[in-house]
Amino acid sequence: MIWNLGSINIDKFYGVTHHPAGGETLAAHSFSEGLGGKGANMSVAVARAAAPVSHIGAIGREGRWTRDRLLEYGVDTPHIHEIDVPTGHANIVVDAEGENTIVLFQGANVRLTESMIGAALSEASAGDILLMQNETNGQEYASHTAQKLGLRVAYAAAPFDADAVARLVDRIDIMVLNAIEAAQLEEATGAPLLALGIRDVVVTLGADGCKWISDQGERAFEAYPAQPVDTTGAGDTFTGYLLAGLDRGLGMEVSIDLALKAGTLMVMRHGTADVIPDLKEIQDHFGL
Ligand SMILES: Nc1ncnc2c1ncn2[C@@H]1O[C@H](COP(=O)(O)OP(=O)(O)OP(=O)(O)O)[C@@H](O)[C@H]1O
Repeated sequence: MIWNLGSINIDKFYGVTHHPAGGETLAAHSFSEGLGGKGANMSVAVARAAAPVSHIGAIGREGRWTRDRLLEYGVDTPHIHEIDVPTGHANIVVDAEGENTIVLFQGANVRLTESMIGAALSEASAGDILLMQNETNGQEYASHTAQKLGLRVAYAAAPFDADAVARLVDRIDIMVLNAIEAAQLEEATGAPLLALGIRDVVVTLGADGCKWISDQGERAFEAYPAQPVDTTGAGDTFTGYLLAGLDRGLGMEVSIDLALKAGTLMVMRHGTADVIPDLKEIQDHFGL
């Protein structure tokens, strides 16, 4: 079982001809909204990869539909709390060139309490995985509790925050980060990733695949060929698939291979949580 302490956002997309200047009021020519947030994306990816996942998070009342959507996708939702704070949301303004600006309100995502997290993890079993990113509060308490209970602790260090990593690093068993985050981390610590003492570190490298760093050394995995149309959510999909594989006992190599395949399909699609491929789509695409 994967316990995902993660953000749930409402992504609101506004299409505009140009970005408004200071003081300008501009009518958008299109609007759409969807489920987003790294946490929600990863929960959906885990469920699509056929592993059990329970999301630990918080939303406001107007965001009830996000919990319903996660449930529809096969995510367990009893630990998604409805509180008196607006659901996290991102106002994403996209101009005619596809350039975007984003205003993010973290809202309920950063109002988790220790009792919410503790109640969820009290249902976990040794060997389960706690997954965390950097878009909620509560990572220190969660990782500490999880470690005491014998869970494996997985951390996607995004959005990157050197202080957060420094506080958590002793309790992380599996870390997933992209190339930029890996460089930021090495710069912040002044040491190579291997020196952090984390058992398994996986760095995603976009079109170049990924590398896995462990006490066995460093191993490179090539990406599968793709014609990318939208890379949003590829990293979250990769991480969800990787951890689902590990939770299902598939081992690191097989899990990485599945994650690469899922990432490949994801970059060929527009959208995020709502279009994360399931195992059957992966089997069909790769002729498995
Ligand atoms: N151009 C590409 N061709 C094939 N696969 C890709 C491509 N870009 C990304 N991927 C797949 O997606 C995975 C994650 O991509 P990347 O390293 O860009 O993560 P990220 O920066 O976290 O992504 P995101 O844009 O979602 O934040 C890669 O490891 C790979 O499997």
